[in-house]
Amino acid sequence: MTTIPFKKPGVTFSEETVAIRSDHMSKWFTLRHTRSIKEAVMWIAKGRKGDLSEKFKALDDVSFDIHDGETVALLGFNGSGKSTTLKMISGVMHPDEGYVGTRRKVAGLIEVGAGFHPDLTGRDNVYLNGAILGMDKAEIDSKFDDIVAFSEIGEFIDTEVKFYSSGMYLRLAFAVAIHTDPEVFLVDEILSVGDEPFQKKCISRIKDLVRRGKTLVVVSHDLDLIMDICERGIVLEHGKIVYDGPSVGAVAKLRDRPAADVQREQNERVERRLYWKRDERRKAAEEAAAKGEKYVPEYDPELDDPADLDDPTKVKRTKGL
Ligand SMILES: Nc1ncnc2c1ncn2[C@@H]1O[C@H](COP(=O)(O)OP(=O)(O)OP(=O)(O)O)[C@@H](O)[C@H]1O
Repeated sequence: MTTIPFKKPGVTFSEETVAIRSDHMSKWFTLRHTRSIKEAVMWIAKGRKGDLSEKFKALDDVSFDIHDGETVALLGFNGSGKSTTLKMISGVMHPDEGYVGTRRKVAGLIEVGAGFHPDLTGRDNVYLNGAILGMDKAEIDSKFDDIVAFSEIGEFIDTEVKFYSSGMYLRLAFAVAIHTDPEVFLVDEILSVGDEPFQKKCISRIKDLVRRGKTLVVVSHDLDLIMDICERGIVLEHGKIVYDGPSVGAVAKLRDRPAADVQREQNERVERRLYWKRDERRKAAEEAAAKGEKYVPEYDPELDDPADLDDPTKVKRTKGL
C-alpha cells in the first residue's frame, strides 16, 4: 500500500475510458553500417546486390491500453524503445505494423522546441506553438502572462528564440504545453535539460496534473520520481514489453530487487518528505500566529486538494506555478 496522497483508489476501466490504445504495434528502423571503401567497391562491382543497410525492429508487437486518469511510466534500459513508443502515441511517428491511437486531447513534451520557429520571438512562438497544440488566440491571450511567468523568460520573451539557451527553450516549451490543459500529457526525459529549480517546478506541476486526474505517460530513468508520480510501469526490453503492472514492480524488475523492499523504501521516502513538509508548515503557522497573522500555505499537490485553491484562506498558488 503506497502512501502517496494523490493516488486514486481503484477506478473501473472500460472500453469508454481508453485514452490511448497500442495494438500489436511494431516499428522497423534502418541500421546504417559504415563500410570501408573496399566493401563499397565490391558491393558496386557485384551489381549492388544486397543492402549496405540492415533493418531492425525497434518496437516488436507492443500492445497496451492506457485509460483516463492513469499515470504510466515507460521504462527500460537505453535503446529499449521508450521514446519511440512515446513518439508513436504523439503521432510524430507511425507504426509499420499494428495500430496506435489516442482518443483524448494530447500534449507532448517530447522534443525540446519542436514546433518553435527560430526566427520568431518567444512571444510569437507562444502563439505559434499554442495554436499547434490546439489553443485559439483568445485562449492564448488569456493565458499569455501565466505562460511567461511560468517560463521565467522575462524580458527575453521579445528575443528571437534562436538566441535562447536549450534551457530557455525548454522552459517556454514546457510552459506552453502545460497551459494547453491537455487530457493526456506525454513527457520524455527532456525535463533533465532544465536546471534544478525549474525541474522541481515542472515536477510539481506534473503532480498537480496527476492530482486533477489527468492521464500521464512519462519516459524517465529517474526511478524514484517514477514511483512518486506513476501508478503503472511498462518495461521495454529490445522493443518488447517484458513487464506491465504496478510501477513499484517495474522498478523492482529493473533494479533486480524484491518488490516488497522497493515498496518499503519508497513508502519511507514519501513519509519522510511529507513529514518535513508538514513540519515546515506547522512552524510557519506558529510563527505567523505569534505575530497575530494567519498563515496561508502555498499550494502543494502532495499535501493539498486542488479544490482548496478556490478558497484563498486555505492555500494560495505561487505566481506562475
Ligand atoms: N529515427 C531513427 N532511425 C534509426 N534508428 C532509430 C531512430 N530512432 C530510434 N532509433 C533506434 O531505435 C532504438 C530505440 O530507440 P529509443 O530512442 O526509442 O530508445 P529509448 O528506450 O528511448 O532509449 P534511451 O533510454 O537511450 O533514451 C535504438 O536502438 C535507437 O538507436
